[in-house]
Amino acid sequence: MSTTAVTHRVEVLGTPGERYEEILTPEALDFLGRLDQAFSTRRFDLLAERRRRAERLASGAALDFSRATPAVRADPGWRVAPAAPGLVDRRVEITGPPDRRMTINALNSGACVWMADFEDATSPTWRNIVGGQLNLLDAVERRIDFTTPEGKEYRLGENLATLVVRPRGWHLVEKHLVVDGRPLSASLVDFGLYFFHCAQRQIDAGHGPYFYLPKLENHYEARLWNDVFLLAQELLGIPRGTVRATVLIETITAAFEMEEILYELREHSAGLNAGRWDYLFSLIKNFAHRPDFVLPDRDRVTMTAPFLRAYTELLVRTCHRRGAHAIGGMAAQVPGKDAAADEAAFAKVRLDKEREAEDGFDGSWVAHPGLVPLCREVFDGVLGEHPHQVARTREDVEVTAAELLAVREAGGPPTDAGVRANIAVSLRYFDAWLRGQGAVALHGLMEDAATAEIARVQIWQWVRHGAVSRESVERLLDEELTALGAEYPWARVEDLREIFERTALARELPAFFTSDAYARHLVGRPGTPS
Ligand SMILES: CC(=O)SCCNC(=O)CCNC(=O)[C@H](O)C(C)(C)COP(=O)(O)OP(=O)(O)OC[C@H]1O[C@@H](n2cnc3c(N)ncnc32)[C@H](O)[C@@H]1OP(=O)(O)O
Ligand SMILES: O=CC(=O)O
Ligand SMILES: [Mg+2]
Repeated sequence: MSTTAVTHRVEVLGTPGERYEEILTPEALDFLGRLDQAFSTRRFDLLAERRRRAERLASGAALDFSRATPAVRADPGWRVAPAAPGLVDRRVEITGPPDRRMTINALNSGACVWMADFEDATSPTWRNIVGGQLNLLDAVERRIDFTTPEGKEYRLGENLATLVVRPRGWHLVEKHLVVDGRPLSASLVDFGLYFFHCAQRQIDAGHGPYFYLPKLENHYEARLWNDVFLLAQELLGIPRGTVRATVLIETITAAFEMEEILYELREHSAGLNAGRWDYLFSLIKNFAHRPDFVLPDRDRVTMTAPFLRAYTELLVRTCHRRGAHAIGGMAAQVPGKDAAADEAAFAKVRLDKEREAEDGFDGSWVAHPGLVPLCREVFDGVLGEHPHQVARTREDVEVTAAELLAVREAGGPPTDAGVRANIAVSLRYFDAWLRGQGAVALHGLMEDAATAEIARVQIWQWVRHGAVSRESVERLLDEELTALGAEYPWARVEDLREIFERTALARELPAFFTSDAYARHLVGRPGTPS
């Protein structure tokens, strides 16, 4: 790594690239420095509290709705801010990394919203992070284009999806931007660079600076985001309350604080999303020591399982009670090149979206442009001319802590095929991620950081509880690594083995594979994509 610039107190350690200076301006770095100065201590404290809570759960503490905040839940009088321009009708939302071609395709896809993802779908190489910000800036300026080596041209059309940006989670750092040698919070970097360059431009274009907030674990983390928004708006002279943020409820602890999270962000809230994949990951991880939380093969855990249904029902109920949108999650199936397989995939996605629309969700996510018409058709069937169904308050729903945690009922031992599939998916995803690709289609399913986390954490849990032996996993690991190396001779097989062993077979279960693999394998090593 070389030092390319020192401004204010933020130092740039990443390799310079074409047009990077348009993003890493002295003023933008100064803005990041101010956010860091104001919030880094609170972030550290909250991360420490995450660790303490995980330890409490691991030693058998119960998880329940908070006894400290009954007034927030009981008070029927508060509502979140009204839906902002471009976020009133959200029946179809497409997600994906802010890669240049995909940025254009997503904005043109016919979806209402595009979630530009620096989190689960992005491998956080320096090039992806700064390049992604450049693509967003060009998109907001409506000057983005792209031509393939074969001459296929991409341009923006007339009707574009509303842009919503998902910064990386609070647990991650950006090693290429440092203050006194300490890396900045990746959340503040992704949020801050986009906000600095695009907030006013989005307002001028009739929208605003909109965000999705990932992996929150409690309402104090929502309060931190709210304070970030307040300061960012103040520093740039943007009216208070212009930001809108949709929080992903994708940790088991956040599921117990949905009301409190909406309350903290009420001035800036655009609702909640059911981030089902990280939710499952979080559930397995937090209760990995409990035999009654052992889940079967990944493909046997569907959203109709009662404990997952309880989570989505509670999410709709909570949002609509507070005048907020409830957005559904990602069905993993993506279309490919096999017509019969596609037909089966479309049927599964349709069932998933129908359940969501009937349950009261106001829209849902798709991972691929080919699924936009299907999702739209399903939600049209329920919403008709109405932009959403927030008025359906679902007062019939009552969910208890026990129902959210009733995983036992989904139980059953893993099969040999399920164990092998998790090992293969983990390795193939790690391989793509190390090459700078944060989402891939494997066997017709979208795999990203969240689904890979499930795959590796299930292996840890199954070994821990004797559902599969460590020796069997090691044998399958050797076989899958050999197969992968034969298919992709360039694969960094020993790095993949190390990531897998450290995150799926270690004595203590690491909280995220991304944090460890980022520092050890993704950045700052010769041969890694910079
Ligand atoms: C758990 C969660 O957090 S879910 C949210 C995070 N995950 C994601 O966002 C994943 C988003 N999806 C993707 O990244 C992609 O769909 C993948 C990687 C799964 C598959 O991508 P590909 O292998 O390129 O699919 P495929 O070859 O079928 O693509 C066909 C076309 O659609 C485009 N496309 C595919 N997915 C997307 C997308 N999500 N956004 C925009 N364009 C897309 C491709 O760029 C390609 O365009 P082209 O014909 O102009 O070249
Ligand atoms: O981010 C979404 C998820 O399902 O995880
Ligand atoms: Mg997620």
